[in-house]
Amino acid sequence: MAIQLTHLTKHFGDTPVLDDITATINEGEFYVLVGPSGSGKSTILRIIAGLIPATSGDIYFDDKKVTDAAPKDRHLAMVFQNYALLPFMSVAENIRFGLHNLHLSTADEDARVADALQMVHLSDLADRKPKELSGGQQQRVAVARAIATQANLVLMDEPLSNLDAQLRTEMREELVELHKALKMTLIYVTHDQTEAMTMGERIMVLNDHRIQQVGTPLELYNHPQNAFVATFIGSPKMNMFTVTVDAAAKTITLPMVDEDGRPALIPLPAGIPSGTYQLGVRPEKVRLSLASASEYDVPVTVVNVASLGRASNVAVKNSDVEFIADIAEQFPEDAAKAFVTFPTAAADLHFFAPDTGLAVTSAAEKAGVTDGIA
Ligand SMILES: Nc1ncnc2c1ncn2[C@@H]1O[C@H](COP(=O)(O)OP(=O)(O)OP(=O)(O)O)[C@@H](O)[C@H]1O
Repeated sequence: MAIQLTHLTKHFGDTPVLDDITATINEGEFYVLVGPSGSGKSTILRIIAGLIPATSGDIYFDDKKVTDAAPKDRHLAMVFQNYALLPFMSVAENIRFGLHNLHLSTADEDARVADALQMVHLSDLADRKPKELSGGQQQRVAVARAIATQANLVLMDEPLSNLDAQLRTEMREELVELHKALKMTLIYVTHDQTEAMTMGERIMVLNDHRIQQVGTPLELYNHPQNAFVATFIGSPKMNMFTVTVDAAAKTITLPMVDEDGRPALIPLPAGIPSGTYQLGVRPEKVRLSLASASEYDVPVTVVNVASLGRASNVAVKNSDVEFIADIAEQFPEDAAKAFVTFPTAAADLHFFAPDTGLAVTSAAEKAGVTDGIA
């Protein structure tokens, strides 16, 4: 089932929560809503489920308008953060309970419960009560209850947030596998960008009541449309610098100084007009060396070395500007000084207008890349 949201708005009293949300979620898609706390993700999910009305705008399931349909007529399943399992019922009874409205024969119910338990690897625990299960197992029961309904649309609201880090990683993989097997339309809410990036086929990034960008994980990562998406997606975060561009001299002036104390310059890709910008550079595109190799290298002091074993996140500083170099090797933990080489490829230099935060695309990017830029 495909889902369409057209110009959805929501106010709670005078407080705006959603502003003009228009989106299409394709049939069978694993679609993630991600954004900081309070950005309206759960509200969108609750409006799709029919649990709360939108202030204005419409919702369509395939071509059918369901804006005013009762929740029970929407034939969808939901998985919540708190699992919402009934404590006095066994695992199997909890799953069966979710089928109540479908008026199936007992034999059909039995088969659905058994299938769902098998899919989430809980067949052996069918007779346990929820409190006799680990957090991860309880989570699986909640997922089993949703998939047993065979709904074409499943909504999940932060379903993994109560699990520890390792279990969360495992359950992410399980949910992705489950979705591949069942191919239902799945709308998944999380505030965790890593979760969004690892699970979503497409991701809607929300902030400030509005859609910031919709795209595949790599579209968002490689072509963020604004400074919010640029810094929200990716870990460690994209470095941001206030820079001035001189298009005639083909230079970018960084808010740093070179070894002689003069403003530090790096080369400018074609197609960026003169002016002031926010320049975004991903930490893994910042190269770090102990000796200067090029006239464009910028001297830095090393503030902190976080050694991850096979890689290092190195915090460095020049003129009160601190930023991160994420390098794919070990870095000497006692190094006090180093040199940074900034990338020169247009694709690695992300310019944003200082007032609107909107991406300013270089000539090279305009020529080579159309995908992902709506
Ligand atoms: N019933 C309500 N009455 C008033 N304000 C509400 C109500 N429900 C939600 N809000 C407000 O709407 C905004 C969006 O809430 P929502 O739960 O959709 O955000 P979210 O992005 O899911 O955040 P979180 O990740 O914290 O769950 C918040 O500022 C919240 O305080």
